[in-house]
Amino acid sequence: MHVRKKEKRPDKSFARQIGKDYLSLLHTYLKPQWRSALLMSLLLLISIGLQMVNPQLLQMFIDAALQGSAKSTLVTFGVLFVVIALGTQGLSTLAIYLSENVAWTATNRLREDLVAHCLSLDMAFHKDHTPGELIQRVDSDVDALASFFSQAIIQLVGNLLLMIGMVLVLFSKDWRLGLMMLAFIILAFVFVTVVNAFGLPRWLAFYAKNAEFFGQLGEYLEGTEEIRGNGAAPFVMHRFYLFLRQWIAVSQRGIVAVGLWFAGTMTIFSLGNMMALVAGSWLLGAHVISYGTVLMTFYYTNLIMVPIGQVRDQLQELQGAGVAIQRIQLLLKTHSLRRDDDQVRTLQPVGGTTLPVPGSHQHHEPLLAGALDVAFERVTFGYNEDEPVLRDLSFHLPSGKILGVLGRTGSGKTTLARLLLRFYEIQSGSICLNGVPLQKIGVDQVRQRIAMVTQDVQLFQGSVRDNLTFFKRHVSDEHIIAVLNELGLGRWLQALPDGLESELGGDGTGISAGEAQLLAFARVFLEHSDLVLLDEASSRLDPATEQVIERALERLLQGRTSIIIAHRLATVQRADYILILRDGQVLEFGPRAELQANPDSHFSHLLAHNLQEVHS
Ligand SMILES: Nc1ncnc2c1ncn2[C@@H]1O[C@H](COP(=O)(O)OP(=O)(O)OP(=O)(O)O)[C@@H](O)[C@H]1O
Repeated sequence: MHVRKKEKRPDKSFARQIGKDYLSLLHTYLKPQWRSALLMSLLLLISIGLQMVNPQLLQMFIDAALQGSAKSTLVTFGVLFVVIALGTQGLSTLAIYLSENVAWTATNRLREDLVAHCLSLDMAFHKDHTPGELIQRVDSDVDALASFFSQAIIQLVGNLLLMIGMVLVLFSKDWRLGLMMLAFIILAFVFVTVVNAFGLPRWLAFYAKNAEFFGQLGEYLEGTEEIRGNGAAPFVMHRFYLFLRQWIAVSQRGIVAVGLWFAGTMTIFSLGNMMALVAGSWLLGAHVISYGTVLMTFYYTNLIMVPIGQVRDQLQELQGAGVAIQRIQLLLKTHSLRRDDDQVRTLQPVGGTTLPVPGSHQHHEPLLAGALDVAFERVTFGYNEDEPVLRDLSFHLPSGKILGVLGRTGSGKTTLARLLLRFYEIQSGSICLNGVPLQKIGVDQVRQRIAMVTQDVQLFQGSVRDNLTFFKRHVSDEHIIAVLNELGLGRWLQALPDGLESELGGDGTGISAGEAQLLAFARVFLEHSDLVLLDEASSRLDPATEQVIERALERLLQGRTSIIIAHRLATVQRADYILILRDGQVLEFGPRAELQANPDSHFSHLLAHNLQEVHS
């Protein structure tokens, strides 16, 4: 039995993997740009290190001025101060430029790999995960990793080194100053840790709720027409109201956590300044240190606010990134449940990352060119393992023939087509094309050879041409125009401002449902597929358009095998064979002419009573 595995929630053992996963992601995505990454790291470290120099120059300048040193010495200190300040800024700007490049290149490749991976997963996966959720994974989760592909780790290390450096410099001036700085840093970190422990979960909950809101909103907006048309607006508003009620509480907690953080930070840093001034003035009074050293100490306590803040942010981001890494890895490790014979699930780098490529090392059997012969042999399948939708289904459709599939709503007609395209994996039995089981053919070949027109036509944001050819540039304009003319869309095309290059909205704006369906037919006409599946494909067409389609179909189906799924008897008049399904089982199968001639057949019963649907 082949059961779809549910994606597991992150567990502890998985969390332990994060470090390893993170390093593996870094390795995979930074390796191709290691030169830029290395240069960026050097620049960052130098710019961080340079921050230590200027306070010391300031100290020398003040002490030299108080001791009445030569003007030229003071000017030298001044010039050096300006040069180093500018140099630090210049280097960090360059480092930021490089790190943005490195981060964008790495995250874009990761996004590409994730999208490719999602597209390779079965329909069952896509039914379980809303588009909003996948967008969150592919975009926001990857965003959360952006700085970790570039500067975050280097900055973290650099900032820690900076703090150690400052403490050492102050120890070298006087051990009490060093101790004071050390105490301040420890205090600041304890504070950061406590506030993080309090604030982070609240902040993350706030963040998660925001994402959930946009996921829901996206779905409602997508379904605006249906929601309004069915009077479901109050229901949707009620759900929003319930959601907002929860959201407000979560937001308040999140915002209070952030507010506490800012107030606390200000307090702790003021405390640092105070400690520096008290210790400095005391040691100055005792003639242990100079004025310059007091100022330098004060400068350092101010300067150290930035690295402590950054280290806090980076640790916090690291936690966020940990969650993102977990989720990205979970997604990458979600395998397609397609089962290829003797398939060992192998991991193979795709575009950079390690992605599962089902059956990638397996030899697939080539299919002979030409119309396909289709055979179902005792096929059982259910979307849930224990609720079979198709049961023990067997039939044989010789190549080049047309099969009309009839059956009540929910009898499994669409499911049958989905199985042929291997959107789902059957639980038992076999489906063969030209006598070769689907598992041995390979999903790419299967989908190349089979074309399907469904009830729901999906158009994409893009030109008419791209929508028809799926971005294949080699299809000639003449060919596309001829097909559109044949489908009666010639006038529609002429009315478009830029002909084939006119843009279509992804949501099908500016085009009627019938026209969209005709475009879907045109797609199939432009493909050279050997098995055509038409699923209620003419349901949205008016009788006149349907006639155009009928004539066009005559030509389209020539030399191909076809399966026409229909509620209406008229739709299957051209069929050579008829399959009637009831509750996922074959109620009747045979040559149409024979069934029609047999007064006892279900088909002839339907014809005699001119039933639109099979009420058997
Ligand atoms: N993605 C899915 N997940 C779970 N169950 C599903 C899914 N798609 C369909 N089903 C169920 O499988 C059964 C068969 O559905 P199918 O769409 O194949 O029927 P159909 O004969 O094509 O119906 P219709 O004529 O209404 O299109 C139905 O009971 C349906 O509820």
